[in-house]
Amino acid sequence: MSVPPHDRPVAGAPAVELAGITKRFGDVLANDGIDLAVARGEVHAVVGENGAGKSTLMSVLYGLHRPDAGQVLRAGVPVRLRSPADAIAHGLGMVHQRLRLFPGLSVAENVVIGAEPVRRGMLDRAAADRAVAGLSERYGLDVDPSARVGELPVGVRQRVEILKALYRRAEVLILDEPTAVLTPGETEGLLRMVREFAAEGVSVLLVTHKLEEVLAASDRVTVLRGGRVTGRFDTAATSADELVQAMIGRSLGAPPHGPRPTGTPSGPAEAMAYVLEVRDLHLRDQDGVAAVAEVSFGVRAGEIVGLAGVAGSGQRELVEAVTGLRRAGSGEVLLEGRPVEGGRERRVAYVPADRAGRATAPIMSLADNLLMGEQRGIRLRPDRMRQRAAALVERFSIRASSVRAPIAQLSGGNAQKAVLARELSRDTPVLVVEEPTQGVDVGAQERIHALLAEARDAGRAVLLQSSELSELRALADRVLVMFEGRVVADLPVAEATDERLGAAMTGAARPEQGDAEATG
Ligand SMILES: Nc1ncnc2c1ncn2[C@@H]1O[C@H](COP(=O)(O)OP(=O)(O)OP(=O)(O)O)[C@@H](O)[C@H]1O
Repeated sequence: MSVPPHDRPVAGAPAVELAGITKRFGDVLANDGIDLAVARGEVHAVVGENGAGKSTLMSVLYGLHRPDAGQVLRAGVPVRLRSPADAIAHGLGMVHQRLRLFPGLSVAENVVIGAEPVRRGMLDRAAADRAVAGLSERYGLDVDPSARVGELPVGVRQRVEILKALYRRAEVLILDEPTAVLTPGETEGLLRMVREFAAEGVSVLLVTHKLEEVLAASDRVTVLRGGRVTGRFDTAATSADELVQAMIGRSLGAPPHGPRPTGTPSGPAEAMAYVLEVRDLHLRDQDGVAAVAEVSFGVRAGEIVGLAGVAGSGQRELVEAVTGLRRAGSGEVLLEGRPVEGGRERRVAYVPADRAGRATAPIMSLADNLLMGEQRGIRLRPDRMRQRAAALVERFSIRASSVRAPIAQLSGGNAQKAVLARELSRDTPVLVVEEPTQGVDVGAQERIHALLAEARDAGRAVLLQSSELSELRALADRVLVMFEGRVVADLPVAEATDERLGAAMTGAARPEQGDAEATG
């Protein structure tokens, strides 16, 4: 892939510079005269609350959006980016949150696709393998070129995407919320790699909501708010609190919630029956492989039970059985003593991890999405429905140009808040939530945690799946850990340390019961 001829690089200029970028969507000013420069070998974090304009800015840089004003400079030279192909030709690479790989192809095939080494008119597999192995070695990525992508854990797949960019000689790497889908161990590995890229002269733009990652891995930080830059910091000289101030205009309060000090349901709840009860559940996946085996537990009213485990340990299938999306192979799921109904169980409010796919109707308006399911039975008057939608928008601080705008136009975090608003306001005995704060800003995280605690205090039984151990510790009364389809630990929150959870998640700790809570 040859770089088109352009003016000569300017010595000492930033590797990449966004100058005065303005981008408007209808009435929304998503980027308002943003300046941002990244030096060679610098890790530059971009943070800001949901809807601040981060994705828009990165899309401009990657040729996905044309700015209304402003320009992009590479090594001091203005470049025209009309498409990702232009961006790649100018040494830019982007790893999206949703990975775009072919599961049936090998790592090497995925990496070279569209830019294959050719020998006698055919893909030169050996050369592809060599190139991938070389890059993998150079940047410490540890990926087997011949492995089939579909069989790799998500953390390794993400490295394949990074390899793809590096293979196309990316000198500037844009990582859009790269750790959202990773386990704590994978996150640590990724951040180490990011530092490695910088040491090799690659510039990295890191978009994230996780300030501890910003502090651990970046050199500088740009904060966006309402489409404008509200802060520029040297990471070494700033703090999480200072960043939060610039992001949301205030500090985070002391947690208004938290688990009960003992970590167990208080008082009479102890004697109360389970609202949600799973008895000796066995489930098989599409290929007939056991996905869940011998799982038994219960959740009482006024209790949050956390569900931990590395991705693919059976949590998703278990949640599907509880929400009625999947039929039990054997065993039982009981809601207030009666079996769960198939289809979509009405006694369970459900916030799925896959928001776009499962939780929203993208072309419908924000209002329709907020009220989806409520129209059932009584016919609400349109003005009342609009009022109700507006009240939810207010209560959950959802940023949108209008409740009539299609939900697909909302930023990722705001769409997530909309799903939470809808499900939390349903009056069901059981609430099942997957990854509630994935992709949401720190202010909204605080709010969502308070709302989940409120749901618990109102007497709902809450099952909370999260890959953030700190989130489970902040909210859950007990944490169940799944490994290879089984519950291998059931710990009161006071005993759920990183070490014990980590050991259980990787299968290092064999079945273990804290306060023997399992039923059946
Ligand atoms: N295609 C679009 N059409 C209309 N409005 C859009 C479009 N894309 C983004 N917006 C709006 O532009 C603003 C900035 O959105 P953007 O996705 O850049 O925010 P963000 O900082 O990446 O947020 P998040 O952290 O939630 O992902 C938001 O108000 C959003 O609703």
